[in-house]
Amino acid sequence: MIKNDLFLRALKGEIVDRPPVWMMRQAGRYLPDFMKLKEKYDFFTRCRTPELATEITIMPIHQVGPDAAILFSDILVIPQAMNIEVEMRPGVGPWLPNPVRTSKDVEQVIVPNVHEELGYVMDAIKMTKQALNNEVPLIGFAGSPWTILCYTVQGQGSKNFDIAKKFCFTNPVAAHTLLQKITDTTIAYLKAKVAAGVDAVQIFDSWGGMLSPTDYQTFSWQYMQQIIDALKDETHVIAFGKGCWFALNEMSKSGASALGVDWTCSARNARYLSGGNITLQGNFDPSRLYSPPAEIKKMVHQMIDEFGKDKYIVNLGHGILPDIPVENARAFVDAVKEYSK
Ligand SMILES: Cc1c2[nH]c(c1CCC(=O)O)Cc1[nH]c(c(CCC(=O)O)c1C)Cc1[nH]c(c(CCC(=O)O)c1C)Cc1[nH]c(c(C)c1CCC(=O)O)C2
Repeated sequence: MIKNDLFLRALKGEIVDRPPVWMMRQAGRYLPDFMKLKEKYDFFTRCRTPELATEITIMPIHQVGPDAAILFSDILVIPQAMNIEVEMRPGVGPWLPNPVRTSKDVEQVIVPNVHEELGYVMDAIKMTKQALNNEVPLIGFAGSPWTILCYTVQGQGSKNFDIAKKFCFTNPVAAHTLLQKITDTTIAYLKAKVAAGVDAVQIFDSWGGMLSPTDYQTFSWQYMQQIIDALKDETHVIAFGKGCWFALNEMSKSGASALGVDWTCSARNARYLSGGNITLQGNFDPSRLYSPPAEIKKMVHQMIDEFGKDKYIVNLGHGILPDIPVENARAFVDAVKEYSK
């Protein structure tokens, strides 16, 4: 049904002529047309208005040409729906005026009816699916419970999420209660997204790498596994843990269709750790898109040679940076389309 189904075929592990490509944060700030909309509407207005979310989601499809679209939204709509105030401050990023810091705060956090609180996301998915006209698949996403906890407790972005870690290690009972509430909300949310029409979902564990391998199991992975268990029979799940190469082996047995890898892990090591059989996604250093287009293309071809063209989805190792020239993003995508072996 979907005309370009390369991405879905790679998720199924099928043999392909070339791997599919998309970029994390591809619907964003490096696109001049996105910046024009940003001047007119604040961040959560863009998320909550299906027409705007649709327009932004489709922008990179027409202007850069990846093989999959990812819905324009944010992982922080989940804490918002759970009764935690979240602002997006220009120049600061996420800002939570009342972070969750005590057992009592955790009690106040609700597990919402996602259809009521996040219906605007489902509307955006339906509208985007129509606008995409089955050209490419649409990816839905959520943050991992641990990554969401990081923001809800820290109250803003951080280099080390020290306050979030302190909360977990001094009040583990409250931390686990919060993580379970986030997990329950996320499962209902992703199921609603699948029902609304997304073709796959990605779980972003952007701050998993802040934890030791042992704490990763306790505070992050067991909750991601719950989400994968709940979703894997309905859709393809991609698990992306930034800095979580140490967990690739366990992740490979989780029922996820693919695993995201960042640029600090070599293709060879990622294949070895994940057992050599599961689809991998990544892992171009986002800063490498500053290189001239010819060099980007050479490096992309080398990366595909290293991962192998099958069971592989070309992507960056994390989100695209705001000041990357559009033509460099295009060179990245074109390099994959020009690949032949
Ligand atoms: C940690 C995280 C967040 N949001 C997200 C993550 C996980 C991925 C990652 O680690 O990058 C996920 C996200 N955020 C956004 C998307 C849209 C889809 C896409 O193009 O990938 C996705 C998938 C839009 C956005 N989310 C945000 C913007 C930029 C702000 C704006 O446009 O006003 C966009 C396009 C804001 C945001 N949202 C968040 C931060 C830290 C910030 C501010 C810093 C920044 O600007 O990157 C939280």
